[in-house]
Amino acid sequence: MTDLTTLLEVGGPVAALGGGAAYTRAHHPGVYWSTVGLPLSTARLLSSYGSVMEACGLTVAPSRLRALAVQATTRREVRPVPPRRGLIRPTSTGLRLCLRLAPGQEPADIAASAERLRHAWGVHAVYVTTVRPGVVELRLVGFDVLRKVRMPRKTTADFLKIPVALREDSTPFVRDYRTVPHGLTLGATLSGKSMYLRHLVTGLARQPVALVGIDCKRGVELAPFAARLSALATDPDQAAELLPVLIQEMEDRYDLIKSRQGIAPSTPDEEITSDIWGLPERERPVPVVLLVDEVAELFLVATKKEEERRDEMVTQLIRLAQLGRAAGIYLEVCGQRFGAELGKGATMLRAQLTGRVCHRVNDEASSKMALGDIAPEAVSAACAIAPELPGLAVAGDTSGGWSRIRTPYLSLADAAETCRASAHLVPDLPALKPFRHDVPVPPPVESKAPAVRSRPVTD
Ligand SMILES: Nc1ncnc2c1ncn2[C@@H]1O[C@H](COP(=O)(O)OP(=O)(O)OP(=O)(O)O)[C@@H](O)[C@H]1O
Repeated sequence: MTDLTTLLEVGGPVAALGGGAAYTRAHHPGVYWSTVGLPLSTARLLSSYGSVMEACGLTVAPSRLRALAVQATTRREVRPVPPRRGLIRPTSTGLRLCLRLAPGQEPADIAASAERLRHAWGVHAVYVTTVRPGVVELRLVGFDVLRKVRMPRKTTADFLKIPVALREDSTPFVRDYRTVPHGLTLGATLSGKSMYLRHLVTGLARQPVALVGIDCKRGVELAPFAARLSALATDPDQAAELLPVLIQEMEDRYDLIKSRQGIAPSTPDEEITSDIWGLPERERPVPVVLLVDEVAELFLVATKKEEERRDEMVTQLIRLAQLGRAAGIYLEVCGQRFGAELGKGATMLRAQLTGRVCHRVNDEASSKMALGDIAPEAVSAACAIAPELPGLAVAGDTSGGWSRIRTPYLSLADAAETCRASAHLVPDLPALKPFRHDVPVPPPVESKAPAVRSRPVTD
């Protein structure tokens, strides 16, 4: 006899059936096929809502007033009360509905029953998020959206907010530099790090942002985007020249902020709490995003002289990570591993990189480097990523939250073309000119979609 529990196991046959099970609203209004082959319709959810909630232990005893009213008006038995349900809204991947928690319930109670709800309604997954105190949103996803990633149609990039991937609950994963200034992306070879970086570069390329690259793999990953990069270093020697220029740029920006605030130039940088976003728009320097691909190459040394250079570069990176945010300088560091074995300062630099994305890794130690200080469950989730799904990753932040994400496919040719087409947006930063690669670029064409403009910031 078939073991039904095994059939419904997440990541087992269910996940395998997930691809291609998508049903769109146009095909069948309000009906979505789950991966176990049962149609989940609004009507079915409506009719089974009360009994499913009761069976999953999500009901509470009715208030005395309600019990009296029921007894007085009907002869029915007084039933326990489920959380009050809001409107059921269909999405391209399933259904959404809000629940008002019954007195005595907390979001964790609903989240703890998510697996039971998933089976009761026969859907691929149920996600619970808190909307506001007392209200949670249930997101029922009918199939494995990470098998064949399609970003939601309404997803658009905002200034310094780049939707790079899709979360498993079918919401976009947005790399937001204003909220999480520095990020670390780890993954074994062929795990999809470059694809992640490709999406970041193409997203930022259309915005008034300076992109600076350090790619010590001789530039094989970032050189195709050279037309849009303000500076590119392709070996540790060039990186050693580029980093002091960025430090100088950061210090100049601090001086600019100080001069606007009327603070004496001798005030130590660390004591200035404001940032470039407080400057008037016409005086505000453009943000700089420093992309470092294969960070271990910067740390590797063979001779004593190289060791000194390495220590200097690590210190400079740590300074950029510590002070860069206020000056509008953000770090995006990628690598296969990032542990103490890389040398002095490695763990200190890692601690400064708040945003964490961990692709498939070869051992648990590597995923611990990325996610160990975020959540132990995230480490196990990263270790379970299969090689057949490149681009799949676990993304976390230091608030302890994490989710599985996957980038959509984007060819290198398309990404390079986007960079060439937006080459005219390279900001004027004279200090970085010596590091700019000469790439013949076509004249700017009138784009229908205007580039995202920097907006005055009010927060
Ligand atoms: N989201 C994705 N969907 C489909 N294919 C992907 C995805 N991400 C990556 N790939 C494919 O997987 C392969 C490896 O991806 P990628 O080059 O990004 O890995 P990497 O981690 O940068 O590897 P390396 O460190 O060796 O450069 C490529 O052929 C790429 O096209």
